[in-house]
Amino acid sequence: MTHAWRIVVGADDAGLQLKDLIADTLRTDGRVVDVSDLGVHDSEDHRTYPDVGLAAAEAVARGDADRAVLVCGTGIGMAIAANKVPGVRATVAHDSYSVQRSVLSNDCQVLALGARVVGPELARLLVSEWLDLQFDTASASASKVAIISRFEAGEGGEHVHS
Ligand SMILES: O=C(CO)[C@H](O)COP(=O)(O)O
Repeated sequence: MTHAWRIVVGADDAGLQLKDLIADTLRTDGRVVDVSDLGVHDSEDHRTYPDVGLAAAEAVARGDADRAVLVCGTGIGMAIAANKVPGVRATVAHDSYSVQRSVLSNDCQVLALGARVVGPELARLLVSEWLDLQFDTASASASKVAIISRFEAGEGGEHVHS
């Protein structure tokens, strides 16, 4: 399958170095047509993980980017922030299987990484694997993701009494 991903990247001060490494890697990846770096850009830039994570997730929700890679100390704060933006599904994942399932089971558009948890080479490998993954809207997972989307849209549904 060929890809032409538009990726937004972002980090707080804890994630700056790893985010820059991933952004450089993405810029030379043939599967990526655009990398938009929302910062932080240097050690003088003290924007927080919610500031950057929400802005990146909004870019995905607007359709300005297909996906986001967000980096903070653990990845957790970035994932929590991104998940607050309607239509966005974000996860922390530091192993291949979780990265794979975040797309194939959960249709996550946002991968959050912890710069204080994962090494740079594993992070680059995980992002590379992630670029080859695409959610199958005809898969058995689609109806489960749709329950979440309906709940988010205020439509309620079959989650209520299980
Ligand atoms: O990892 C972070 C949030 O999940 C962030 O990089 C550090 O947050 P802090 O411990 O609140 O400074």
